Amino acid sequence: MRVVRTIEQLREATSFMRRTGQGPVGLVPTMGYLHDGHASLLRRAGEMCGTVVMSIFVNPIQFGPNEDYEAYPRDEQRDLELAEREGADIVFIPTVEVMYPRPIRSKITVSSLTTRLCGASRPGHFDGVTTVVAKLFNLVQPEYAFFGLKDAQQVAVLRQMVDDLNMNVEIIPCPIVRESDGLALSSRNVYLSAEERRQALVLSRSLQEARKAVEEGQAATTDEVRELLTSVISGSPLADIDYAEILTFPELEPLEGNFPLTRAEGEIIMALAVRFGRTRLIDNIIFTPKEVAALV
Ligand SMILES: Nc1ncnc2c1ncn2[C@@H]1O[C@H](COP(=O)(O)OP(=O)(O)OP(=O)(O)O)[C@@H](O)[C@H]1O
Ligand SMILES: CC(C)(CO)[C@@H](O)C(=O)[O-]
Ligand code: BAL
Repeated sequence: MRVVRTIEQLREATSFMRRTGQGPVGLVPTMGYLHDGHASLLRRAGEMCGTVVMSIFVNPIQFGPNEDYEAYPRDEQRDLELAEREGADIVFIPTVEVMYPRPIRSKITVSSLTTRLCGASRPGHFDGVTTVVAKLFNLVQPEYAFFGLKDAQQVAVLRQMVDDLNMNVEIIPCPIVRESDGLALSSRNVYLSAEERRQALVLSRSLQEARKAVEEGQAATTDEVRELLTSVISGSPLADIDYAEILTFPELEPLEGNFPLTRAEGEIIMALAVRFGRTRLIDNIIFTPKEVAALV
């Protein structure tokens, strides 16, 4: 595994792999503090690609002024051990000065898909994500890029960017990896106190209950599902709901409150963002109510 820290080294390392017939090239962008969710992306990339490039960069331009950029957990040594174990060939670890040697004046904005969910709670966040991912795509020119569905809105936004701008890369969405009790793995889980960690289970539990209620016909509409999600989450006194939304996926369009979910065309997403103290966690479930309803 090669660790590269400059633009020139990254370009040289990836073009060497390509020249020597070790394609296709897969890119796994991350912000580090790696866990098994990141490992699952590396493994998927390894199955599909001759060369796997992982980037580790806490991207300042996707954080708002009152967010956790400074506090975001970092552990390069541990990250490198995991990356090597999980088959990364090239790890790119730039500094902020390498990625943004001067104030950036060009940004990519994906409209509409970024107005709800995390786009509404974190103004400017997705411009920061699309811009840094576009830079990484330009540098690595991967055939495939791997992203987790824990950040489902990010997947939808990046697919739109790639389609709109004819970027020559295929986005591969990867399933959410969870702890055995259901909590979605996240670098930010490390911020949680023992009691917050216990109560954070309410995210996955409320989503499971909501899905079951739809499957069993106890909650038929968006309003009923939202009510169920909020009432289950409110059972945890430390939980402070940022959003609990039911939207079409990947369009991220709202369904009328009284619209029967089983009549939705295609997939829907139930998406949550919940704060525990200063820690903001997200989770979601994507499914096709029609198909589920047909099974019961
Ligand atoms: N539990 C998970 N399962 C699958 N993919 C994941 C999981 N957690 C993160 N990823 C994916 O890993 C990539 C890098 O994410 P990132 O480095 O921000 O990790 P994170 O754990 O999501 O951190 P955060 O604390 O910011 O939520 C993204 O594509 C993200 O969707
Ligand atoms: C895609 C990404 C690495 C861009 O900074 C980040 O948003 C993340 O970790 O999901
Ligand atoms: N996984 C998304 C990165 C962020 O929260 O900024």
